[in-house]
Formats: sequence, structure tokens, C-alpha cells
Amino acid sequence: MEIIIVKDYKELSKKASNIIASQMILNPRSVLGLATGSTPIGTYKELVRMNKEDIIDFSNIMTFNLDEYHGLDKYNNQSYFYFMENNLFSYVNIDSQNINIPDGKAENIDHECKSYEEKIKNAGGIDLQLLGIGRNGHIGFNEPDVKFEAFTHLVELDEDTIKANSRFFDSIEDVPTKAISMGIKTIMHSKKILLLASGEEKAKTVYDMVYGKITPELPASVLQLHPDVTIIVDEAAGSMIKNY
Ligand SMILES: N[C@@H]1[C@@H](O)[C@H](O)[C@@H](COP(=O)(O)O)O[C@@H]1O
Repeated sequence: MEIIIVKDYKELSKKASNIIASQMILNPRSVLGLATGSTPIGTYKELVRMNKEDIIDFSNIMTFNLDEYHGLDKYNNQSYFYFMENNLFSYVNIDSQNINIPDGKAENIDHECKSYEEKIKNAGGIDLQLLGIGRNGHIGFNEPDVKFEAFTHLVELDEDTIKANSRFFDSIEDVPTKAISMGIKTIMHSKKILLLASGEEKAKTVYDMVYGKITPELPASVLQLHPDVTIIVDEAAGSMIKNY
């Protein structure tokens, strides 16, 4: 694991977007795995700027998002489809045919999960997967569990996650209780992984991810086994690993 501690959120967003930009420049047909949540918003802003300034080109880039809420229409303003449109896709020259996000309203969820995996495989796998991290150590929507879920699957969201994500909804009752998420194996198959964490509330989780036991009870700990992981944290999120 390469760990980069930067001063603040602004620096984190700059550093992360530079890594993604360099992947895109080295391979303009890159397959990117993308994340939602508040952490990558600044990174997406930087990518939009670089695209406007012709530093990076999305025309041949393919994307796969980690997850989507179950039961939400993609045009609902809380869907991750909506989030991606509003934070990245509608501002860059990406071909909409190249955007992939699980369909939370799919009639046959099992089929949706299997075909999502197929699509990733047919695209040649994910070159660079961007990740945030939940306070409970989840990546994508892989919640703490007794085993690591392998591939894209339907997830029952944790109470802690529902509570944390309710800040984006009118009320906690509006937060979906399930989601479709890439599995741990899907994520681990990515050639490179870039995980971002910001703020003091993530400090203990970051410490456990890097130095704790590898356990499905803290899903992000599995990243210790991946050969090419970069973790960027600001000083607050890195406060417990700083002098370790
Ligand atoms: N499914 C997403 C995760 O992919 C994300 O990493 C996490 C952290 O979000 P934030 O960056 O807002 O702390 O929240 C959500 O639950």
C-alpha cells in the first residue's frame, strides 16, 4: 500500500485527479471504476477542469460505477446515476454509451448483477478503481459481514450506513435499505486501486484498514492484499497513521 498524506481536502482532490489524469493520458481507452459519496466530488471537479483545458480526453474512456441504490429510478435526484451526471459526466466529453452504473430498478436483480460482471469482463477489466470508505469500513456498498462477498450483488445496507447517508435525503425513511454493489472480488480484480479518505471521522477506520486484521468485518482491510493500492488521506483522516 502506498500511503500519501496531504494537508487538506483540496490537496487530496488535486493529487487524486492527477493520478486519474495520468492513467487517462497513458491509456486514452482506460476503463475507470468510479465512486460516489462526498469524498470524490473535489476530484471530479478537478477532472472537469482538466477536460475543459484539454489536458484529458474522455471520448474513449469507459466507466463502471461501484454501486447504485436498489429501487431508485435513475432520474431520482438521490440516485448515483444522478450524482455522476451532476458531478462529472454532464461536464465532460464522455460517450454516454461508455457509462455503466448498475440499474437499481432492474426487474431481475440477479440477471442485472451477472450482466454487470460480464460487461466489466468484456471491457477487459478495470484499469483504475477509485474508492471512498464508509465509517464502518465499507467499500462500494460491501458492508461488514462474516464473509467477503465475491461479485456484484444485492446488499442489505447497515443501519450505520443508512444513518450516515440520510444527510443527503429529506428524511431517514427515504434512504433505500438495499443497493446493488460490485463485490470484493470485482474490486480486487482492478489493476490499480485509488482510495480517498478525508476528515477526522475516518481516522480510526483508515488506521484499521492499513494496520488492522484482514477481516470481512472491516471490508476495506482486504486491500492490504492488493498489489497496487494508493491511499490518499488528508491530515485529519491520516492522524492515526501519521507517526505509526
Ligand atoms: N456507497 C458509498 C461509498 O462508495 C462511499 O465511499 C461512502 C463514503 O461516503 P463519503 O465519501 O460521503 O464519506 O458512502 C457511500 O455509502
